[in-house]
Amino acid sequence: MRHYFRVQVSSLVSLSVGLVLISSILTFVLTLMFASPLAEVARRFHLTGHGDEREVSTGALIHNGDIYSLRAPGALGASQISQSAMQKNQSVLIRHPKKNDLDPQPAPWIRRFLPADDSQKSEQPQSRAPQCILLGFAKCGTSALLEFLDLHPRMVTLDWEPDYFCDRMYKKYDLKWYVGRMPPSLPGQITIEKSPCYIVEHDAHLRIHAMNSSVKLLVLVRDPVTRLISEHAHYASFQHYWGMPSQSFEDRFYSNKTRRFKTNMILKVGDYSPHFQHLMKVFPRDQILIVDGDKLITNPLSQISRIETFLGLPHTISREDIYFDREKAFYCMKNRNTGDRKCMGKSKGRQHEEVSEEFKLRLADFLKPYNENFFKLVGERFNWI
Ligand SMILES: Nc1ncnc2c1ncn2[C@@H]1O[C@H](COP(=O)(O)OS(=O)(=O)O)[C@@H](OP(=O)(O)O)[C@H]1O
Repeated sequence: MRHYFRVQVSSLVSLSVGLVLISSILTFVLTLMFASPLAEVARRFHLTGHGDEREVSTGALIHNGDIYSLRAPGALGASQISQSAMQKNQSVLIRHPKKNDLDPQPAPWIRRFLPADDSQKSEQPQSRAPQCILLGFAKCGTSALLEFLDLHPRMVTLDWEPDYFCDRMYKKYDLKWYVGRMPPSLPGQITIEKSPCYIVEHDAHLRIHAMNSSVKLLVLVRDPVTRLISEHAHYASFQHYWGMPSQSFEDRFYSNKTRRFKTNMILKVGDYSPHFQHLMKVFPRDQILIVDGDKLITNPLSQISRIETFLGLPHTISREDIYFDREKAFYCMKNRNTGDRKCMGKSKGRQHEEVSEEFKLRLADFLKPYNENFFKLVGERFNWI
């Protein structure tokens, strides 16, 4: 009997040793297959160890030399996302890295999670990757908004559109070029650039994400009818410049032949939803602030103050920094120390073509279902006709 028990115990022991051995070998093989190369890259992109799981699950990875933008949702650890994203094919190839690509400066709100490096300690002004980007939409007041934000001592803005993440530039230039174009800033200041092509070129969303998954995004929207009229004025001024015959607003967007609106022409930018739908797949909603372009015209401080809150900055810009210019018929900027005043140039605040109220209302009616869809998608309503 005793001998029988001894045999039973020893076979149980060998069975468990065998099981432990097999499971360790399996774990080792699985780790080698899935986790380790990507987890290594995740470490390089600061995706581990800072305890913010949402950050981790929206990172960018390099695997076998290619850059991937990661869209694995939910709270996952770095090695898990590597596996899960690759298995579910949720990562998206962005492009082969270029020679001078570099890790961008992390945004101030994630710096506390990261080990300090020498560049962050430096008090010298230097070019840094933007921690906030204004993605568009064109003709919604993007230039004026950036000029207003530049009044804030903690914001530094680029005064031209680099379009870096759009096809035209991204294929030519690397990240080092891009970062080098940014205006010098001090640690603690937020660099902001705007390029309206980013919102409508969906690959740009992924490329921005691959640069810095925690970048904060601003998107200006405006009543789509007014936006179209403004875009038409922009277009007409170029037609005039090139000596081309000009087309009226109605002819451009309505076909007298078919007696229908030219749907594609209107919806390309007139329907904001597809662009937000894609953007919100790539970035969490709370990383995106939708700015009201109509209110930016009538009450700029209302929108500036929302942006200050969104960026975690003190509410510094006030009535002392802006004034309503009767001649320009828009709010303009004022230097509170020197008293210098500055309005936007001639191409901002153009004379618009007279469009009949009846046509505007018909266009607004056509756009209504698209607007409703947009309000539902983003969970906000705007006061559009
Ligand atoms: N403060 C202030 N001053 C001047 N203009 C202002 C301002 N705030 C908003 N706007 C509106 O901005 C419109 C131009 O928008 P964008 O700068 O986004 O145009 S662009 O896409 O960069 O070409 C421009 O459109 P137009 O009126 O059609 O010229 C303005 O309506």
